[in-house]
Amino acid sequence: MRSAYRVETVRTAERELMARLPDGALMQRAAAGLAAACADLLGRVYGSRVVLLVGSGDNGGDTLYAGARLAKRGAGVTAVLLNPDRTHPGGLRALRRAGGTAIPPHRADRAVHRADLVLDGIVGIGGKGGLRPDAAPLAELAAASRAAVVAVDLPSGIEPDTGEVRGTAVRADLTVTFGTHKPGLLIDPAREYAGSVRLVDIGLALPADPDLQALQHADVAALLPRPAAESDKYRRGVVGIAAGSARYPGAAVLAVSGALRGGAGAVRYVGPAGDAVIARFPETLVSDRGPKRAGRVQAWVVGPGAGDDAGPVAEVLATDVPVLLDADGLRLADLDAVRARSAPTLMTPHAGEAAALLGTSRGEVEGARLTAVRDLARRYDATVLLKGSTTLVAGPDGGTARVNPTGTPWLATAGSGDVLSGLAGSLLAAGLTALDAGSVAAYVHGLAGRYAADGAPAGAHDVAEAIPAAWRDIRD
Ligand SMILES: NC(=O)C1=CN([C@@H]2O[C@H](COP(=O)(O)OP(=O)(O)OC[C@H]3O[C@@H](n4cnc5c(N)ncnc54)[C@H](OP(=O)(O)O)[C@@H]3O)[C@@H](O)[C@H]2O)[C@@H](O)CC1
Ligand SMILES: [K+]
Repeated sequence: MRSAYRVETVRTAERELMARLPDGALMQRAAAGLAAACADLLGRVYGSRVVLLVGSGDNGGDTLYAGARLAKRGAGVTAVLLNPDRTHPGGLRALRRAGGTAIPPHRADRAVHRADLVLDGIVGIGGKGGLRPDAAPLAELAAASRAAVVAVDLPSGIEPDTGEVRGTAVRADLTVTFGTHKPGLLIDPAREYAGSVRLVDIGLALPADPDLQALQHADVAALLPRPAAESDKYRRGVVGIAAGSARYPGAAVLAVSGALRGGAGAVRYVGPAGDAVIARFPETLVSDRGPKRAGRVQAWVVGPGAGDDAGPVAEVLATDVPVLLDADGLRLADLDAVRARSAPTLMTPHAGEAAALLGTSRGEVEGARLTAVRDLARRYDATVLLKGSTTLVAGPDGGTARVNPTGTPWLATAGSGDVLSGLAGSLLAAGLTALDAGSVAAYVHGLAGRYAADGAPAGAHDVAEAIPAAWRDIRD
């Protein structure tokens, strides 16, 4: 499990730890980890040219102490001081003592241009908003140079708590972050600015529940349903799929294809695309008599390719089993009917659908995904899985949200969402909570997308067919 905590929580943990340690000890831990990561990146420290971009906070302090360590190992280190009068005094002294030099921003051009490595210590968790006008040109200089860029704690200019980028920010190849991941390092658009992320343990004691977590292979393996010796189809879970229309029969086929590979014991299909479903998947139990009279299920998926028929959506929402609401179903669902449900509801919008539900624009949702997914979850009193370049899942209680680490741009293909909804519905039927079903489905689906594509375009049905291979990979 990879965990991320918001700034306020990090600050509290830092205060508690600092009270028990000698002055400056934490900063030394951070600087030592940072210098080690830089040395790994450089390969050979001796003779390398390193430029430090130094703001006036402790983020600049970390950077100066790390620069001093590199200078002691023979690097030529130059610090660009954004605000010479307010530079961390101890850090600057240490750098000078180790043979490093300091210059003002107007002389940064040449140094950055010739550097092998640039450290971004402009601002860390103390920053708000995009970079200020005096700092922004330094980010641009770093981006234009051939040097590797290492962000200290986080790329300056991103919002640590949300992953928003509200102006100019530093683009890093590597981010060395201290104590814990920050949510912004795991969520686009900021995630893209961070490059790869290396965590340096500085001994912070953090609360049990993070703000955001990313499941890893072992976590997902522990959550995947596993049939017991005397399982029958009902014990494994039956998932009902109310999807497809005369116009969009393919959505039904794809949702069923995901559901069949998601661990439920049987898949019941209800809707007008029964013939297409049976032709492809003869093991499906098909009915055209509406969800209410379809027989027993442990979870419903409603909405993919449903067109404009609100009837099945209302019927499904009135049941007392978990419901996954996707695509057209999101538009057709009545807000009060969703809020009134006693069993869990999992909504799976993409950014455009989320924007329509929130009455905002797609760009707003994509720029502030965590805020959007949490807003939707609260508004509908439901668990929400927001699809996209960073898929997020959040519950209605505002607790720990999940971010999916396996996503791939190859999944941006027609019908891929239908496969995901079937897969997640199947996991709901197998008994996973809405948060687990959503995040496990996103994880497996992302991995299946990678397998299916393997460097070349693939269709949504290929993604469904790759689910068993992804599942085995996680299990093994
Ligand atoms: N605490 C600890 O135990 C440990 C903390 N550690 C380190 O401390 C860091 C936090 O340090 P911090 O609190 O000093 O804040 P920091 O991120 O340096 O920023 C403040 C400065 O930025 C400026 N500024 C603000 N916004 C800006 C913008 N948009 N664009 C440009 N500038 C902007 C702001 O200016 P001002 O408003 O004062 O004029 C102020 O000068 C943390 O990220 C980690 O690296 C590690 O050593 C481990 C132990
Ligand atoms: K930084």
